[in-house]
Amino acid sequence: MLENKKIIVALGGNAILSDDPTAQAQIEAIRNTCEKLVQLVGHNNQLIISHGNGPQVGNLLLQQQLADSEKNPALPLDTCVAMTEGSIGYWMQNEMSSILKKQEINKSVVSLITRVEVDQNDPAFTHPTKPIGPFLTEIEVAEASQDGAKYIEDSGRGYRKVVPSPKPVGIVEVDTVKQLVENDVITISCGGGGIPVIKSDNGYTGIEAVIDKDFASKKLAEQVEADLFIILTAVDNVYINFNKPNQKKLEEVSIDELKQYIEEGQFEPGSMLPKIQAAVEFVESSNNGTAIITSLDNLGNLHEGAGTVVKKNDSLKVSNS
Ligand SMILES: Nc1ncnc2c1ncn2[C@@H]1O[C@H](COP(=O)(O)OP(=O)(O)O)[C@@H](O)[C@H]1O
Ligand SMILES: NC(=O)OP(=O)(O)O
Repeated sequence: MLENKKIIVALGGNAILSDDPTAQAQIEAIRNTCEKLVQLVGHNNQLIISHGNGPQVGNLLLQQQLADSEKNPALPLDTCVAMTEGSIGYWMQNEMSSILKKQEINKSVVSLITRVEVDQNDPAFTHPTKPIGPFLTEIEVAEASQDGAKYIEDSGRGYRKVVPSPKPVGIVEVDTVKQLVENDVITISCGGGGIPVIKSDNGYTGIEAVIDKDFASKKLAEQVEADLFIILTAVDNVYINFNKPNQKKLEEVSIDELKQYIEEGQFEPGSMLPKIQAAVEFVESSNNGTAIITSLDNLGNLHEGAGTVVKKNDSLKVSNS
């Protein structure tokens, strides 16, 4: 059982949506996720939840393009990120608070529109890499790319629009997140990677990009000094030689071992690589923190060592000896 831990859980796409993009289906997926996440509540744990928004923000951009551009002009990407952070956070807040009530757990839950500072000179602004929105066929891409956007083939699943994805420099609302968790409030923060902003004379200004939620969650985990950073995705474990006959499941793994696998090109840049990099960077920068990459269904088995558990090199040696 996990206890006395400050935990950040980053939720992947499968935890917040299915093939059906309706609001109702997304709410159902979130309800199912919250029913599992509630296992982490209590036992003196402090819980922070973050989530992705790649499919949702891409769909919202498409809706913007369909509107009359004069009477109802499209909103910029940073605002679309804020809108999806708001809508997903609202659904999650609603579902989580009903579950807490049903289980007679007296805790509040809040979703915080979180701004995340980025560097306007980040090379990502001239090299878009973050896939968003629906998967398209080659013919659909030929029509869609007339808008000047860039599309890439995404891990054999079809083509997707890509947008700039700068690295997070800092979480603007970090002090508020700390106050909330210290007051035992379950806090949803950095949804959709947070809203990308740059420092300006009067504070911050939005900039068009989508921050990777694994990197934003890692930055938040570092800044709140989390004990445990859990990245939930569709697989129970990370594999090397993934989907090949000689694939091997990674269970307890050191950061040095993972760095070696990164160098060998074992992880896909558009899917598993950012999770591995976020996990390695968090564990490396923290005093005693652990990162776990696993599935939602495995949450109840974490105390038995389920998932891919990333630790510092020396703490592995101690536990293995
Ligand atoms: N080496 C690997 N080990 C395990 N899964 C991998 C690996 N490489 C790619 N994947 C795939 O990457 C997926 C996670 O990436 P993605 O779906 O983009 O993340 P998210 O869950 O945050 O939406 C996994 O569900 C799996 O299908
Ligand atoms: N913002 C973000 O990283 O979203 P996805 O996890 O859905 O790609």
